[in-house]
Amino acid sequence: MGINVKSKWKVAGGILSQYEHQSTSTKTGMTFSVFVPGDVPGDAKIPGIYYLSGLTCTDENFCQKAGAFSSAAKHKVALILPDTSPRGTDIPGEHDSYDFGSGAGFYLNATEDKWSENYRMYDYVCVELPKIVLDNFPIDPDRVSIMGHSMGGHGALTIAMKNPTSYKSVSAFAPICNPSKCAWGVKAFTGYLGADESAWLEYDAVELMKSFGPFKFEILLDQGSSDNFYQQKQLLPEAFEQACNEKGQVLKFNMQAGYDHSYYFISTFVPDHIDFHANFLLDN
Ligand SMILES: N[C@@H](CCC(=O)N[C@@H](CSC=O)C(=O)NCC(=O)O)C(=O)O
Repeated sequence: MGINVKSKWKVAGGILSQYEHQSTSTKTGMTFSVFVPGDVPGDAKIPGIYYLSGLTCTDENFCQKAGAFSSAAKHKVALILPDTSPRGTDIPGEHDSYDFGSGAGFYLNATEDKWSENYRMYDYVCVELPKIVLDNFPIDPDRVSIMGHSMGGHGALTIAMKNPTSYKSVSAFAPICNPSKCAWGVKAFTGYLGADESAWLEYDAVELMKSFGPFKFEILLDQGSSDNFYQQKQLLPEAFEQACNEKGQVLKFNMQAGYDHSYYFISTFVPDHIDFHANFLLDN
């Protein structure tokens, strides 16, 4: 199925475009954005980094607030920005809270009846969208990395660990690391996957690391020490650090003093994350 351009902007010498299309995974219309740096020669293929956003976001939060395009342009790396849930549906309860339903797809395939028809963000992000991206943009399928923030950090970590040959490197800003053990995750997993906690494990970064680690790719994780969600124990990065240590996984975990959960934190460290990915995506 085709994609239609909604908007197009020149930024950092490249082009940021927003597209809408009909998704076969979610059976709804979906929107995503792609940044392609300038000066890409003729038929050259460039690396791409997926960025998965957090609760309440669309593809636009990162585009407008992260200030990432100059770093991506510097390395000639494309950025792919999916939305965070199906849109245009009106399932009872779908729009009632910020942490479940619309804007809160948790990058999983729901199995509970009410949600399973449309809430298939795992398939959307790691199967459907990559095909669309490769068909429409000059991106090298063998040089792809993934990063994300909060719920999107959970998405980036779990999707990479469930598809360990698909991504060259993984990074996360303040990810939800152990969703089976925090209020956000318990609410989402109960709603989308049901009460049987054994079904939750395949979408829990700590559990995936314990079961399948270590992975060949390196992981970068930044966490702000003044992040209210970290202090409320929604994120639990220490549990992920411990699982990585036990398994011998290469992880660079930075506790960043005084930073919160916002895009001010992301915009401060996004150049470091893009430099990190560029290390694995480019011949240096
Ligand atoms: N109560 C807040 C919570 C929403 C929020 O903080 N969302 C974060 C991600 S949190 C984890 O996934 C976010 O990225 N917000 C968008 C932004 O541009 O800052 C609320 O309802 O706003």
